[in-house]
Amino acid sequence: MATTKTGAPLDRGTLDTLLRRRLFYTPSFELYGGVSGLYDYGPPGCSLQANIVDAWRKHFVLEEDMLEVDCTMLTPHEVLKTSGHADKFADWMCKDPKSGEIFRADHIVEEILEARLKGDKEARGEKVVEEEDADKKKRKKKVKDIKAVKLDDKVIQEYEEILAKIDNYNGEELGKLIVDHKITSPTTGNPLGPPVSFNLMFQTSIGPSANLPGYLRPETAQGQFLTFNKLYEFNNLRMPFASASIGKSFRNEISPRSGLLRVREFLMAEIEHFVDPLDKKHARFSEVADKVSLKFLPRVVQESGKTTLIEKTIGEAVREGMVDNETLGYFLARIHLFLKELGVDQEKVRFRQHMPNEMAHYATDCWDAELFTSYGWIECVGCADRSAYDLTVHSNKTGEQLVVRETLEPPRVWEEWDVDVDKKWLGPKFRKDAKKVEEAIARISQEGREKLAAVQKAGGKVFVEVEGLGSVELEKVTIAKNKKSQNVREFTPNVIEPSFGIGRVFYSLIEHIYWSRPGDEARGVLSFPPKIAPTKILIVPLSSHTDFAPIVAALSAKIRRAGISNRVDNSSATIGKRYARNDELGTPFGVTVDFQSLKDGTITLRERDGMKQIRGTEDEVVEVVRGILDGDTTFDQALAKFGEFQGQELDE
Ligand SMILES: Nc1ncnc2c1ncn2[C@@H]1O[C@H](COP(=O)(O)OP(=O)(O)OP(=O)(O)O)[C@@H](O)[C@H]1O
Repeated sequence: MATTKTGAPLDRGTLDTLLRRRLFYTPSFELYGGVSGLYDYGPPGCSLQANIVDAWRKHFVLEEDMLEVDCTMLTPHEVLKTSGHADKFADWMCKDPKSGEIFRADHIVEEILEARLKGDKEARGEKVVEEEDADKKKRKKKVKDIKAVKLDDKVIQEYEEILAKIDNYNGEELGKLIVDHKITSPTTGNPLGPPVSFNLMFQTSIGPSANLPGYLRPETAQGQFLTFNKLYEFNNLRMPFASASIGKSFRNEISPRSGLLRVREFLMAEIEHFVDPLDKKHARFSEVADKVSLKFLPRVVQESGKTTLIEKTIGEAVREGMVDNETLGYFLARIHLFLKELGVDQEKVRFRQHMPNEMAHYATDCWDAELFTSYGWIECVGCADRSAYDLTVHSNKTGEQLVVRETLEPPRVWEEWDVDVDKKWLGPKFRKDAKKVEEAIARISQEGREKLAAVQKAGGKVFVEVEGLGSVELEKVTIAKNKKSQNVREFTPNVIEPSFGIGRVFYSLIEHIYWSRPGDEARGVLSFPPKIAPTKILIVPLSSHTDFAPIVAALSAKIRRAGISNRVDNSSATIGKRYARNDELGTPFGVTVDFQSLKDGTITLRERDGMKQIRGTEDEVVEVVRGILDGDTTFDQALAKFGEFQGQELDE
């Protein structure tokens, strides 16, 4: 069960109401009844999103010297056909043939088995906490399957094992689970049809004629792969390097649900780190190896049907081979540090390794950073080793080499057996089959060539097996061991890809930092770290007297000039109510302008979470806030310096 920092159960209904009331985000096209999976962000939502993106850009693009690109969202069919998305970027859906209602196959299995386990708990008299979920609530009115029925211990174990591996089943296996466990439509109770594959890309056509079919991109990655050569050149032909991109992606999800967590249009921030496949070390790995500990849920643990987390440093995890290589490990650690910087609750983060079936068609290893929310563990960042897959397929399709050429110093030197057949003999002898014979010779291994050389040296005849011709004698052939050297090594880089869904991070973060003041559950607080908070300062004039207006306007401008966002609340509500409103917006600081301000120019600064205040000149207060935003000081240090101010009755 998700709880807040005070230990109280997280009331998702109240939080949802708060987020809508304060216009963090709202369903799109609501006047027309809305469209599932589409949301608009309001002013605080836009600021929060911009601050998360800004932190991401600083943490990754600037800190790691990445090459940022902004590629188009409209993508021609051919590109996504080559990448494999046109054929394989799909989920399994099944249909209630009578009502026509469509379900995502893994979700329906998950939902029903979870409901049965809950029913079992109820039947045993255990307390069951129901999370509020608008989609499920709608269905629940009619759900036929969910009853308080005791289950056999063996069945419970089986259900738990299926749920632990739910992401690992293919369509056929999901179909079998649906039949074996008598899973029917939760709305009508009708049997469901077998799972069929549904491609998640939105199709369109580019230009007025239908000649150029395309899609809205499902990820930003492909644009980055296609600019690889230009970026490699831009980087002065140095490896390894990373590109990065922030932009919208689109997926026609079968059943959008859980608010911002599964939507049809979302902001992604993706990194493609290009690395030598023979050397996946990372130059900065030592900076995190012993300092960053992560909670891992590796594949082996999941295979045993468990969810026990293993905590260790990233250095240990890579040394033991649990995480495949340093570069992947380095990025897992950097993702962890980024989430920490945003204010994500450290007790609610885990890194889960993908099961083999679950991995995307291009990936060789993949770890997800998952955040715990009232919807369960949610994948917010995927970190995959995409190997050389994408560059190879695009290179094969276009004929353009997407490779790195590395000068070898000193050159690589080795010896190799060569088989040289006399072309003047080969051509006339085999005519149209000459090429076949040549290819068969080329396929002879080094070991095979050495054996043939020995046969020839002993005066024997040399033969090669040719498809369709059988054993062919090579009458005119020279077999010799020659010295070789190579000055340039050519290889297709591998790609390590950390991929962030900004909306999922945005929502999960909000759940982690939301709480209500004890004794006043209706009064929500969003404790964003100051750097991430949508607005930094609320300016509250204590009186509506006209003398206050010019001072407040000048103060607001001064704070703005210092690069600190602020809003003035000169409404007639009590000061306590005005602060409460801003607690909901997560504004970390409140500044009051009172009658004393008119006399001596001092103002008060209130910190949102502890509600303590200090008093100082305008410049002093601005400096304190700037110091906190830059990470140079804390509010507690300011309290120690200025002393706590208790002069005002704040009616809180
Ligand atoms: N429908 C969606 N709505 C919001 N964010 C999404 C959605 N699909 C993916 N993301 C985000 O994009 C990131 C990278 O996408 P990726 O392809 O790895 O997701 P995925 O494995 O397909 O996600 P899921 O299994 O939850 O559908 C995810 O970690 C997630 O944060």
